[in-house]
Amino acid sequence: MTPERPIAITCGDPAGIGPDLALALPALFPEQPLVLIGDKAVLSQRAALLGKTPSLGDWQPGDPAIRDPLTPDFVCVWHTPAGAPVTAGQPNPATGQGTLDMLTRAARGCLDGTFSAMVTAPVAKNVICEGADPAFTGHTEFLAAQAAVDRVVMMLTARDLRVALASTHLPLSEVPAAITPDSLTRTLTILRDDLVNKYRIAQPRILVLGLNPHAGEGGHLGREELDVIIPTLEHLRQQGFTLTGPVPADTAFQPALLNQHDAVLAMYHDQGLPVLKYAGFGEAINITLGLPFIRTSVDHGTAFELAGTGQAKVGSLVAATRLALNLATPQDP
Ligand SMILES: NC(=O)c1ccc[n+]([C@@H]2O[C@H](COP(=O)([O-])OP(=O)(O)OC[C@H]3O[C@@H](n4cnc5c(N)ncnc54)[C@H](O)[C@@H]3O)[C@@H](O)[C@H]2O)c1
Ligand SMILES: N[C@H](C(=O)O)[C@H](O)COP(=O)(O)O
Repeated sequence: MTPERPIAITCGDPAGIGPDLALALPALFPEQPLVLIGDKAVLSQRAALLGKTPSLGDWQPGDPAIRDPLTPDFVCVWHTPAGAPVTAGQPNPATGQGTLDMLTRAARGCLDGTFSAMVTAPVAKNVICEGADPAFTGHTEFLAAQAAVDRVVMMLTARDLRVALASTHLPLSEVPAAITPDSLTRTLTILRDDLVNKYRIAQPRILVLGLNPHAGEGGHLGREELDVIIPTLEHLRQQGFTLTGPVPADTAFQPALLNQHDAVLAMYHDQGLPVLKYAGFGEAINITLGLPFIRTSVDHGTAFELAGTGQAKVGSLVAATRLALNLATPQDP
């Protein structure tokens, strides 16, 4: 089975490992309609560095992207200029706008029905901040703005472990103020709904972490649990949510608790993601919940030092692409 419309693969920062990994995909999914969004010259140079000789074909919206499985080296590319010369491994802020152009094309294409889903290779947030948009904090927030939704949820998955975040790319000092009854309610609603709709879990069981050490120790180590998290969870339980917590984060990631839950909600980025990446770095998937389209991504960054060396591992991008294809392909009832 294939999705009805192509899947967009954004190639990420042109100096990072994104082009290397994106070039590997079409041969790994020879019968799937994948379209790489990136700079053709960059892809061509990177292929040469890697000793590959793909056939890069120009693709435009409206063109078919179904490829002949007998020519797996054929790659559909929607040429999107990097905007400046690119050297593998040397980030250049002058390419920041070109990278945003890729993301914009993919997002708009998902919104207008050109694409069935988008899969993103890594970008360097600082390169985009310095060269194009100082307010850029990540794909997650950028795509929410493109789709005009004011809340989305970042979730990373590694095998059976799913870790969602109540706040995303925020300085740690701003996290407590970002955890409000409203934000927590909307995050848990998106998480619950997408576990039902995307993961087909009828009654999702969510394990919610506290913000403070020992989940606040009854107010002696912070009051956010008492003032915000506990009342919000209680309110949502009355509406039918199945929630445990807030539990202390340090002891939450143990089989006895994880086996009884379908997802963990961490309060902030570095509370949840180190555990998830320890469990599955290189094979894990980042998915944005709450968007009006499917977006999956890798679990790693631009790894500039590996660009063009042939040492970058493609496992996470393959897993992200497989999930996007599964979600975008009509399923039997
Ligand atoms: N999906 C994304 O767009 C995304 C995700 C995380 C970080 N980033 C960005 O990436 C940049 C670099 O971040 P970082 O150094 O913290 O993380 P990183 O993931 O780029 O690198 C961390 C370590 O993992 C290794 N590594 C990463 N990907 C690998 C792969 N596919 N195969 C083999 N080894 C791999 C690197 O060599 C490095 O040792 C930052 O600017 C950050 O914003 C982007
Ligand atoms: N928080 C992600 C991670 O640690 O893997 C990463 O920064 C990517 O986030 P976006 O998908 O929002 O760019």
